[in-house]
Amino acid sequence: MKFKVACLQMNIAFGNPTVNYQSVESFIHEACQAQDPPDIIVLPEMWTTGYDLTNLNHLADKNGQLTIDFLKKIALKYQVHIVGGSVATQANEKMFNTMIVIDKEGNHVQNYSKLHLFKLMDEHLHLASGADKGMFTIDDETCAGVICYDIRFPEWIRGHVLEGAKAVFVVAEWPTPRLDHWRALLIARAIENQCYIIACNCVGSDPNNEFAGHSIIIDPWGKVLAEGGDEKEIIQAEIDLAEVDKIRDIIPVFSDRRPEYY
Ligand SMILES: O=C(O)CCC(=O)C(=O)O
Repeated sequence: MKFKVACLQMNIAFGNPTVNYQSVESFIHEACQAQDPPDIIVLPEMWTTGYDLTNLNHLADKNGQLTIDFLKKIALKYQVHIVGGSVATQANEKMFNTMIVIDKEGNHVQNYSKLHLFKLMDEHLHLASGADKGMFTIDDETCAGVICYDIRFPEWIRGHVLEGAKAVFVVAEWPTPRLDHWRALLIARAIENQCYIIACNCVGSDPNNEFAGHSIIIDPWGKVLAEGGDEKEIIQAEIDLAEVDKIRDIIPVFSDRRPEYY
């Protein structure tokens, strides 16, 4: 199956969900008014608040409900699937960094709370780690979602691919000083797993970080299909999941695995 995917590389207003909901609504409107509108829209990590971690007590979205309702309305209006980045959520007195996926019929498909918390940005001091995999289906195709630092754990993403994911969606607030890691890790994840990688980062800065942009869509051969710069923009490409099987026939990495030795 083919999908047109679009990453909305936004500049997140630090600690200001109201502004961010408005920006996302108008950004999605812009993407969907284009001549060639996307089938799937991807947002970045923590897009309602940014890394305003010390204020999560009043900023986090209770059970993600505000964001779920907001994205459902937009998905239905534009008939578009939304891999809704991630947002700070609160559940049972704990805070999480949670990806929300909504399909184009407005169904809430999946939540995934970030498993690997990033100590360099103090996530472990404010957030709890998730405990589930971010597997979901879009139009019956198996996909996976991971969040930012997760891409440094190849065994995590390999697990998703072994469970059938042909497209891995990555949402991030990846800082500029490690832009070269971002690109190298994502291209490696695509090549080693022979899958599509659709990675949405943000731009701009907060009091502690500058964010790298360079959202990127990579095919299962490791070829970059689209890549952003360091400004607010929409990047878009068509992915054809049949390509995954073709590449796996040429270099049969999955049937050549020797898991009994790993
Ligand atoms: O791994 C990195 O260098 C960046 C990770 C990160 O920014 C995050 O997980 O939020």
